[in-house]
Amino acid sequence: MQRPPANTFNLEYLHEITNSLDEISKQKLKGVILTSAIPNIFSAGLDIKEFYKPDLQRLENFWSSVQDVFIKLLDLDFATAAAINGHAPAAGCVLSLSCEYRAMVNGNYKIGLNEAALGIITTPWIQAMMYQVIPMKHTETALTTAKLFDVDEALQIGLIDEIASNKEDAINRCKQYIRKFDKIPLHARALTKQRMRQTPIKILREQRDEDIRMFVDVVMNPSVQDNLKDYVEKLKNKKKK
Ligand SMILES: CC/C=C\CC/C=C/CC(=O)SCCNC(=O)CCNC(=O)[C@H](O)C(C)(C)COP(=O)(O)OP(=O)(O)OC[C@H]1O[C@@H](n2cnc3c(N)ncnc32)[C@H](O)[C@@H]1OP(=O)(O)O
Repeated sequence: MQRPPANTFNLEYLHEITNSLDEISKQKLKGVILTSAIPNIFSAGLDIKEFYKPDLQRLENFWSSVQDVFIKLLDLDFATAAAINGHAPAAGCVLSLSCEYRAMVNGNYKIGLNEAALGIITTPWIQAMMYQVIPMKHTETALTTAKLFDVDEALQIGLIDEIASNKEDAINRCKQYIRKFDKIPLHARALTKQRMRQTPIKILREQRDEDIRMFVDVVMNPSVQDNLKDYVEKLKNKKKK
């Protein structure tokens, strides 16, 4: 990912990702590794500008594009791994959760789902993605407290699989993970993966319209807009301090 300054997902970037995923799914690949070209930030999540004082039509398109990216990512036949070379809050964390394996670079980085702190509710398919990786109890506490984990904590609860010393090491660990499947028939691997992931995929496919309505209702709520205003201000003022 290379969308400076923080690899945030806006509508156009989501379209780009969807197109790339369509392109790679036509190729015979062993696996794909998601990482960031920006030092210290894997992805800062959704671009808050998309849902602070939004245009309604664009907001609906935006969430529909988020759904497109995740349906495609979760359903890729080949192996997926994330080399998390920096902060991965919110959608940055969700992106890594869509992968089968996560190696995170050691450092003063945070990963987790902090949506509740912004007044946004994580939708059922995102919750399902998290509790497929860490236990339900940890998921509930993490989501309701908007917890961002440091690297050691993330390893302890299983949110990441390994800690890497740097980006290159993280990528190498991802490659090693992908090589594990060299001798496994592709079809068997892909079907097993699909079945393991059927809960979030099913929710996403069957409840798309309802999910968009829920996201739009939450975001348009005046108190959520007030929270977002404060959050955007805080981000802007960080540098001035
Ligand atoms: C694909 C969707 C999947 C699932 C949907 C799940 C729903 C998710 C909801 C969200 O994703 S809401 C977004 C939540 N994200 C955050 O709360 C992260 C906010 N950012 C940060 O905490 C920090 O930026 C950082 C820890 C990631 C990095 O810190 P640092 O290295 O000090 O960089 P800066 O804070 O100076 O940020 C650089 C630059 O980027 C802008 N920015 C950061 N995050 C966002 C964002 N989410 N949306 C828009 N813009 C963002 C920040 O304002 C800075 O801009 P400048 O113009 O001042 O350079």
